[in-house]
Formats: sequence, structure tokens, C-alpha cells
Amino acid sequence: MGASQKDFESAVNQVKLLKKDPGNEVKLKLYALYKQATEGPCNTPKPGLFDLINKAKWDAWNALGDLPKETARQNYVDLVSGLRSSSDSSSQVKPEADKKQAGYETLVITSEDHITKIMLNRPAKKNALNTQMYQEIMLALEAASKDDSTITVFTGSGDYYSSGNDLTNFTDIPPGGVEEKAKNGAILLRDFVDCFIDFPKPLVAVVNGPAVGISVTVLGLFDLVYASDRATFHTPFSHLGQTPEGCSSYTFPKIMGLAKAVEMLIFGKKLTAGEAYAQGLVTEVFPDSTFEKEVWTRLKAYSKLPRNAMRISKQIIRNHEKEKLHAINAEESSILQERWLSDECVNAVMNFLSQKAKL
Ligand SMILES: CCCCCCCCCC/C=C\CC(=O)SCCNC(=O)CCNC(=O)[C@H](O)C(C)(C)COP(=O)(O)OP(=O)(O)OC[C@H]1O[C@@H](n2cnc3c(N)ncnc32)[C@H](O)[C@@H]1OP(=O)(O)O
Repeated sequence: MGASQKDFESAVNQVKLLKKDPGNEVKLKLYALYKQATEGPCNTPKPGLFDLINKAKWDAWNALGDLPKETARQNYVDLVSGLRSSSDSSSQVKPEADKKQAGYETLVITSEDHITKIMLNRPAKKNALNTQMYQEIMLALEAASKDDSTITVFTGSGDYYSSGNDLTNFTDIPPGGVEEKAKNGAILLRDFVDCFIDFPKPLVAVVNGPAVGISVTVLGLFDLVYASDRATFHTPFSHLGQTPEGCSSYTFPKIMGLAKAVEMLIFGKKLTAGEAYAQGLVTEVFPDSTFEKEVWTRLKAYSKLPRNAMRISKQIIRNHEKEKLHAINAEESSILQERWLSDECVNAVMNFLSQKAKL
């Protein structure tokens, strides 16, 4: 006799209680069997090219063809029963370490000793910048520019400083299509980088681990960059079919010379912290074991310096270039708007997303 509706419902509930993630392949099977058991053969339209996850789900369901509902129900119950026995023997605990200040979901912001610290806080995603994080950083910079702190510090939570732009930003296509997505992305990028160009107080990066993409390029707009010797600096733009942003097409050649900037920005050479220091992108490198202690001792001392003198000195140093930086930012953003629509970029992003797809 096949599984009853009650057995099936119970299996559906048991899936929610599994202690161990069964992995994408099994989740696809479960999804497909569930849909077949409850709705019958797949007859919904195939999702679009960019909609990777729903497309994978659709493929799995569609592959079941005309499998009868009863058989699908039985197969589902059998699959869940197998998963339960293997899941009971091992449990996976997801770390839940985020203590977030009210108002921000992707950042932890603290103010102490006249220092406003903005911590990127998506450690499970290596602090990749999703659209919410871009927006929250802009708000945080606006608030920090007006608060009573003397310096503002960026750092990352967990083992990464940041893995750069969240590549899932390229999914979730609006009704206006990919062109609208790219246009909005370029506006967001431009506004985001403008906030760094205009930030009036000394801006410090405490680079606690590897940094990728836009988290590296904007370092050219910071006033101090302290790095752990575990940090690396990587701008794999060509690999992603993309081009430099964050004003790096201007700041990097200026900071490190054309030859070294080209190695990073065109050929995607990943620098160690020592190399980044030698090339002038990093102010100082510290051993990882004493990084936090040394850096924060230093910053606390700096934060006691007179606020107005620091702010005015920054203005004198940076103001000549502001107009130019805004123009460069606008140009880089508009070039990227085109790039995001290119086959080179679409294929590279899809490659990453399909390897990492979670269902
Ligand atoms: C058209 C609209 C655009 C809108 C955006 C506007 C503004 C954008 C402007 C900037 C444009 C580009 C600049 C860039 O920053 S380019 C650089 C982009 N970053 C990358 O290419 C890095 C991709 N990630 C990796 O290569 C690897 O994850 C890693 C960082 C080397 C770490 O490898 P790992 O093996 O140690 O860890 P891994 O298992 O891969 O990662 C853990 C989980 O984190 C997720 N994740 C990591 N990085 C990203 C990322 N950049 N985007 C999305 N998700 C990321 C990864 O998927 C894992 O997740 P899960 O555990 O599988 O769920």
C-alpha cells in the first residue's frame, strides 16, 4: 500500500525539522516530488535565464514527467525517512553571533572613544555587499559625518573584510528588465562611491581579512588603511567581465604606479598585505595575532587629536581632487552599466551563482 496523505504531511513537517542541510541535490528532489505529489505534472512556464534557482527547481519538477501523484507521495516519504536517520546522527549548529544596533541589519555600528566604527556584518556571506548594505553604509556615513566622533572606521566581522559586491545583486530582475537593473545598479554605485569621496572626517579601514572588488577599490579614498597580515587585496574585474570602480582607475595608478595598478585592475593579481603595503595601498601591516589590539590602541590615541584640525587637514589634502573624483566615478559607473549587460559579465556571474546555488 502507498503512503497515506497523513504520512505525506508528516514527512513534509519532518523536513522542516532536519538538523542537517541535506544539500542542493536532495532539496531539488524533495521540491520536485512535493510539487508532483500535490499539483501533478509541471505545466508552469519555464523561468528566465537569470532566475537560476527557480529554473533549477522547474527543471527538477519537469523531469518527473507524468509520474503519478501517489508514487511521488510515496517517493517523498521514503526520501524523508532516509534523511531523518542520517540527520539524527549528526547535527550542524549555525553560528548566530550578530548583535546588531537598532536600525541597521547588515552593519554593526558603535561609537566609543570618539570613534564611530562601522562593521560590515554578513560574515556568513564573507561580508558581501548586497543592495541593503550599500544603502545602510551610505546612511551610516551620513550619520558619522555629523556625529561627535573624530574618526570613522570600517572593518569586517568574521574572517573576511569583504568579498565585494554581492553577486546575487544581479538576480531579482525588476519588471523593466535587465536594462533597468543595470541602470539602478549604476546609480547605486555612483551614489555609494560619492559618499566616500565627500566624507569629511578621517576615514580608516581596519582590514581584518581578505578584501575583494569594491571593498578594495574604495580603499584609495580612505585616509588610513591598516591590514592584518592575513588580509589579501583582490580585484578580479576582468574575470567577472567587469571594469574598475570606486575611482580605482584613477587612484590606483596614482598610488602604486601604472604598472602595478594594471596588474591588479586588468589582470586581477591578488596582493598580499605586504605587497599592498609595498605598493602604497596599505598604511601599515600588523601580525594577525596582535592586529586588533595594536590597531585600536593606535586609533584611540589618534581619536584624541583635535577634531577640527583633522577635518580641515583632510579638506586641504583631498579637496583639489574632489571634482575630478566625482567625474571619474560617474564615468566608471556608466561604463559598468554597459558591462553588466555583456555576455562576459552575465556568464561569469551565472557561473558563480550556479556553483553556489542554495535551494
Ligand atoms: C546590475 C545590478 C548591480 C547592483 C550592484 C550595484 C553596485 C555594484 C558595484 C560593484 C561592482 C563590482 C565590484 C566587485 O565587488 S567585483 C567582486 C565581486 N566578488 C567576487 O567575485 C567574490 C565572489 N566570492 C568568492 O569568490 C568566494 O566566495 C570567496 C570570497 C573567495 C570566499 O570563498 P570561500 O570558499 O572561502 O567561501 P564561500 O563558500 O565561497 O563563501 C561563503 C558564502 O558566502 C557567499 N559569498 C561569498 N562572496 C560572495 C559574493 N561576492 N556574492 C554573493 N555571495 C557571496 C558564498 O556564496 C557562500 O554562500 P553559501 O554559504 O553558499 O550560501
